[in-house]
Amino acid sequence: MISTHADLLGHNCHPAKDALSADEAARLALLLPGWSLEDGKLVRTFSFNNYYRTMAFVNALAYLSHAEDHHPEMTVTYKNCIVRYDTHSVNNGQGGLSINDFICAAKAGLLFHSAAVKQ
Ligand SMILES: C[C@H](O)[C@H](O)[C@H]1CNC2=NC(N)=NC(=O)C2=N1
Repeated sequence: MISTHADLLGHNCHPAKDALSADEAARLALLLPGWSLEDGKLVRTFSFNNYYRTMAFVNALAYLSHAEDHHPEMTVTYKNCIVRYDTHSVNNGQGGLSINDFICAAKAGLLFHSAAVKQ
């Protein structure tokens, strides 16, 4: 049972077949400040001072995505990176939310907060 943010950070992604119920997704979203459920995806906008810092985050998140084999949609602008997580493989391939989305969202937030220089 995952009940804290630290629990999410302590997990890794595994190939997902099971979608989360709406209630379970809403409960887990409460563990992730800054993230919200929008159109069936877990979404957060990360903001930066300039394009270089935005792109550094994008690259760090790409590294995490490869390591976890779970890949968000990223919309990149000069000072923002909108990150959207969902899982294609659940609901018989129709897509939905899995625990992997919440694990990666927690780790993406940690990447953002680990910057020594303020964004
Ligand atoms: C086998 C491997 O786990 C799958 O192909 C992964 C790769 N990355 C993925 N990323 C996302 N966001 N959803 C997926 O369902 C997904 N599937």
